[in-house]
Amino acid sequence: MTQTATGKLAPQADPADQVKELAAENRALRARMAYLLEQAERNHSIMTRHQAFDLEIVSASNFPELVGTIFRVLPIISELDSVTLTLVDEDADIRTVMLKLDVVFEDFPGLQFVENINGLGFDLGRRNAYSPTPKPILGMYDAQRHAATFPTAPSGLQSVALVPLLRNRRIIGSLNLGSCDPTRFTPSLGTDFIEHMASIIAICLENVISNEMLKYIGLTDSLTGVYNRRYIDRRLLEEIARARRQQYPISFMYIDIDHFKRVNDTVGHGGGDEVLREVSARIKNELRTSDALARFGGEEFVALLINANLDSAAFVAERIRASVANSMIVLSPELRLSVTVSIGVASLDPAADGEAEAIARELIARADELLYAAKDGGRNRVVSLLPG
Ligand SMILES: Nc1nc2c(ncn2[C@@H]2O[C@H](COP(=O)(O)OP(=O)(O)OP(=O)(O)O)[C@@H](O)[C@H]2O)c(=O)[nH]1
Repeated sequence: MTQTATGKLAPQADPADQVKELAAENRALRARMAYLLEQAERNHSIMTRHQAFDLEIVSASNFPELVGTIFRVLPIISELDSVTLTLVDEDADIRTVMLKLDVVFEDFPGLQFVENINGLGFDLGRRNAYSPTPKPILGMYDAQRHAATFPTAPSGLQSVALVPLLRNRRIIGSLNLGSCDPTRFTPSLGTDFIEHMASIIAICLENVISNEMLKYIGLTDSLTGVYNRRYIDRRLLEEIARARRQQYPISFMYIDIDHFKRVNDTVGHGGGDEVLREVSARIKNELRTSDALARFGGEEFVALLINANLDSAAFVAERIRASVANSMIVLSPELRLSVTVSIGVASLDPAADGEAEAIARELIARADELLYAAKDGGRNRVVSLLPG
């Protein structure tokens, strides 16, 4: 018998029961321990996978590589059924630049753009520089509200998290996570981890987007928006190598606006610039998206035509000549003028051997020579073969 707090004597516990009780307690403790160990191991493995993911996205060198890594890796390491990205792209600058840099948006169906932050699905109200930064929204999947955000989701999505992508308090988009597990994203869940992940993704996105913008600026002509000489010089070498490997022809055109000095003298330098923009747009209109157009400086343009032999390139050149000559360029309701171009066209024989640099130089020189033949022949014409 043992004495209780009230002074009464309690019946002594059977030692066999005590052993049983202790054994049960022990088993419960072991099970709890095993569970905690399993959780710790799981968390460690998640941390390790996320660290590897962070390293991979930090070292992505361009936009497609970064976005591709996010869509490929994040669903696996975070065990998610859908991951999409929405980016704010007010004047379509990001899309324009990426298209110019040959990004194929069809490769990323989970990537979307909105015109402004109100299209992101956060309840933002009227915002100013001091407004608090929005928090992630976690909750049940609602087809009416979320279907557009998760265009690639499998059926059966149950819970979602829309996580704002922030850079210096500016909202640049949202990272959208979806799961078929209804308990995965509930409003009461802590959001530190996903906010941290989104902040790394936001930094990486801003970095690659600025790099791509710089790349674009370095490769394009600011007056007309077409490529510049640096781009064509590089692209020509790549295309010569590919054309020889895959045995298809490529052609090169030199296009020069006739008597452009007179145009400037008549309509001023500003009017001349407008004419350069209009002529470049008309040339571009006649080319395929796989071709490349560049301004080589002044009133000279060049075009690189992929998989086009001399005859088909001369045919395209004739279309370009006609599209410039056949309708006047309208600078204002009172001011319109006729402009013509002369074009020299040369082709690369895929069987040609020798160094790509030497072949490129020869191709450019030959097109230039043919252009001068077109000028000599009276301008407003295409020359693809030297007379005689
Ligand atoms: N508006 C404008 N003019 C430019 C630009 N770059 C060069 N030019 C002008 O382009 C003209 C080129 O003249 P030229 O090379 O003599 O040739 P052209 O008058 O076109 O005569 P042909 O080529 O022989 O038909 C010059 O007057 C340059 O000042 C530019 O960026 N904007």
